[in-house]
Amino acid sequence: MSPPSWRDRLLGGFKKTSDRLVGNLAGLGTGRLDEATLDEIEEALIASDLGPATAARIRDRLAEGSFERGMEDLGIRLIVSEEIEKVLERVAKPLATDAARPQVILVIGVNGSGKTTTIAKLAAILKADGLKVILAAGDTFRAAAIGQLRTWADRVGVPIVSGAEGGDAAGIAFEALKQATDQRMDVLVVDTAGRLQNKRELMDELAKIRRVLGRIDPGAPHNVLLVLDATTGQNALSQIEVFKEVAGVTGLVMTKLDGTARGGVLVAAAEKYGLPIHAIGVGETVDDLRGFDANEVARIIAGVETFQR
Ligand SMILES: Nc1nc2c(ncn2[C@@H]2O[C@H](COP(=O)(O)OP(=O)(O)OP(=O)(O)O)[C@@H](O)[C@H]2O)c(=O)[nH]1
Repeated sequence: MSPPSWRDRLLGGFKKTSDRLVGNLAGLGTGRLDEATLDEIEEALIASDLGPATAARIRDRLAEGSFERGMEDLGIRLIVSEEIEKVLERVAKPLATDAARPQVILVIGVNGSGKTTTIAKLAAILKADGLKVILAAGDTFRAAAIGQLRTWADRVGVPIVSGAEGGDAAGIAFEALKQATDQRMDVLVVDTAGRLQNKRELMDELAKIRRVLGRIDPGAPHNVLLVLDATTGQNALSQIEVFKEVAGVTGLVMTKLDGTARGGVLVAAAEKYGLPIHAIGVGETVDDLRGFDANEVARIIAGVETFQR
């Protein structure tokens, strides 16, 4: 049996999010859209994690129009879809891999956000594109994290530079960039520890990694990717806030969109921060991470695809 297509994985992944949104909106559009109904719709959209600004814009658009009898549900969903698409199309940007050689991608995010898996998926994608990729196990805080990344490196078939648990993460990043340069690698992906208990410590560690990388290449790191777990809903937004401050985030990857009804937070993050969202994760296999098409994802979240299927 061939594996499900990316589109089917997207449909499956966003199912809970879409069901929640559609469920929240169900029955609201019958009859005239009076102020009270518009308020209810706006609240339903906020309850679906889309964020207040997008919800308010959708409310304004709905207030302008009227729907053909019997077509209210689809009419509302189409407008929701169009507004989500406008927000997402500004940020849906694939990760450009021609910034430098080697291009250094620093990957940050709290523990459990899916960082290690994302690095593995990213390495597999870049390798499939014909690029020479090397990894650096910069999360030296936990031995398990180093081992896990090594296992993934072996599975994907890319080299890895690692050290001992409790070792100096910046030292490993430096050594990895040296090797990447000597071996004419195209891309170096650096894992980092994501402890948030102590912001100062995290900030110091990330600043140190940046400093040592900069000694070899003043432009490095060329990307600072923040990995976010969508299942944490609004909490993902506060993580962007913190990491933007401590690490100068250049782009986002949102994972675990398959296990959650809170996928609307993708839209809220795009709306609030406008940072590029390079890829989304809808499962645990190497194939489950990709850049995305704003129109397709918007239609899926708003339940237009399933309505018209
Ligand atoms: N369902 C689903 N699970 C995912 C996705 N991405 C990662 N995971 C799972 O989430 C769990 C945590 O992922 P890791 O990659 O280990 O997360 P991490 O941020 O590196 O965590 P630490 O190693 O604890 O720092 C693993 O069981 C992954 O398989 C995704 O897109 N969908």
